[in-house]
Amino acid sequence: MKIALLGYGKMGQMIERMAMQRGHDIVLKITVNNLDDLTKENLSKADVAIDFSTPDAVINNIYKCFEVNLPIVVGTTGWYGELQNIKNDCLASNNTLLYGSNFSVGVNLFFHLNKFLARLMNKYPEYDVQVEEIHHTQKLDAPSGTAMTIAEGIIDQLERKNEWVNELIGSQELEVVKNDQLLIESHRIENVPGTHSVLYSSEVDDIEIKHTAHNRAGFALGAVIAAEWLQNKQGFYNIADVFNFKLID
Ligand SMILES: NC(=O)C1=CN([C@@H]2O[C@H](COP(=O)(O)OP(=O)(O)OC[C@H]3O[C@@H](n4cnc5c(N)ncnc54)[C@H](O)[C@@H]3O)[C@@H](O)[C@H]2O)C=CC1
Ligand SMILES: O=C(O)C1=N[C@H](C(=O)O)C[C@H](O)C1
Repeated sequence: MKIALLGYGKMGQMIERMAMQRGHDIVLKITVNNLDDLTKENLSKADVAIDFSTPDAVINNIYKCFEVNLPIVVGTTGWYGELQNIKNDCLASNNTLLYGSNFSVGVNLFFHLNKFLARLMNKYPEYDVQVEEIHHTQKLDAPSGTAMTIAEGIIDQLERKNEWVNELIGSQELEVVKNDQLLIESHRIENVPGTHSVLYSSEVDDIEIKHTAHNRAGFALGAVIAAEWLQNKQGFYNIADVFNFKLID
């Protein structure tokens, strides 16, 4: 495949290495320093675009790909308020987009385990639950997209939680967290690639599930696999469609 990389920072560079190892060619690399190269002509040279840019840049990048009917894999987080509009526009214009808050197989297994545990916990109201995420200090969005997916999985399965609220530790503290709200605590610590935990706590014990990324290789490999999977498909997809685990809906 010929790949256009929209965003060539920590993730874009790692995706380039993974893609080349799997026999693909990188035909375009866009950073904040060469935005003039993001032209229809240059995009048309690619079979697929992979976007790991910034929350401010990603929407424009998606529409640039739609203009030339170039399938796009979106790893960038922090834009999900626009998800429904983008989905409508993608489908209405017969375009192709696959997105995911986290492309690693480990986190996608974790998403599944999280939903399964949340469903079990309906019978055990003595446990309260919260989500914690830790990322490097350059991260622009909070909570992480992964933590949002985890929280949505819990809210979907656990009847006593209806919405999530976020507290970025070190900024303004939340005053109250209501019983039906699920707290996501965000921590920013130098050089942490991404750690997510779900903690159920009762008077007598705790149950915790945790995913720790040791580096960014799992995210990058998942993004390339997603781009390969997208070849010859049309429509709007999530990374869950690629892994397609079946234990729970
Ligand atoms: N879905 C997943 O599995 C993962 C998602 N991410 C997300 O990917 C995004 C990028 O992460 P990093 O590579 O760590 O960030 P980074 O800050 O290292 O790189 C961002 C890149 O985007 C470029 N950029 C800025 N404006 C742009 C524009 N208008 N068009 C194209 N490129 C532009 C920057 O020049 C830079 O090359 C973040 O939103 C992060 O949350 C990160 C890791 C895994
Ligand atoms: O910004 C990051 O680095 C990461 N972002 C994604 C997120 O917001 O969940 C995925 C991963 O945790 C790394």
